[in-house]
Amino acid sequence: MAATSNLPPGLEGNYLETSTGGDAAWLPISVKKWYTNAFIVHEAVDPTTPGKILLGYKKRGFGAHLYNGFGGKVEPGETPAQAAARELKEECGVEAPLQHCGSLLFVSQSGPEWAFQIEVYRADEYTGALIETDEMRPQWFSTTPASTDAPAPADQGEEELLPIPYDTMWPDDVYWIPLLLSKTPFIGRADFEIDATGKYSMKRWWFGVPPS
Ligand SMILES: COc1nc(N)nc2c1ncn2[C@H]1C[C@H](O)[C@@H](COP(=O)(O)OP(=O)(O)OP(=O)(O)O)O1
Repeated sequence: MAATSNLPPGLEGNYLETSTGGDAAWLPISVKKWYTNAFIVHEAVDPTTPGKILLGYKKRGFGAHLYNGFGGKVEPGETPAQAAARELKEECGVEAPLQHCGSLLFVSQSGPEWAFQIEVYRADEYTGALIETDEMRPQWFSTTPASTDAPAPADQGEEELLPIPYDTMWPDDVYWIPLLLSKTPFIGRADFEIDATGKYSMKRWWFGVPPS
């Protein structure tokens, strides 16, 4: 990883670049709005009990028909941590000891006129019963790379989980979800273009981690 002194505008601190791409000029940011995104991750115990991550299939609103963590806008008077806990409970019915693990900045051309500042949280456990709500359908996915030689969970009488569905997630996710899974703090920025069908594609991006 190369040390960088040229963080994208809107990011601050001492970070090492983990991935970058695109050659568009960074878009201007006039207004930022704060959001949250929360994930439950169960680490692998052994080859027969692989790791898994809880995602939600968004049924309506912004990002509909994509899998994502659980989250939404930080309401006036709330901290991002309070908003993350509220949104997790509202969207899938559970409570969890969420830990802050990353900060993301998303800017789009011709989309919302504000930039999304998203505080990302993770927990290893939760309490309560998972429920489908009118906004999200929760679903577990395997965090084990598909190429592993480990026996399939189905062979052990366990539920077989699909791999993380990056093809049906926001295009930035593949750059930072692995950092979330490895409990590596991260920051990042991605700028998007939106086509006539409403599809978002990244025009420039940068993700990084603190020096170890
Ligand atoms: C553009 O890239 C994005 N990537 C990812 N992974 N997540 C994103 C991206 N842009 C937005 N998000 C997240 C941030 C929030 O968790 C949701 C959007 O929140 P939403 O609009 O659903 O907020 P709510 O307060 O729940 O909204 P309503 O209750 O008013 O529907 O997406």
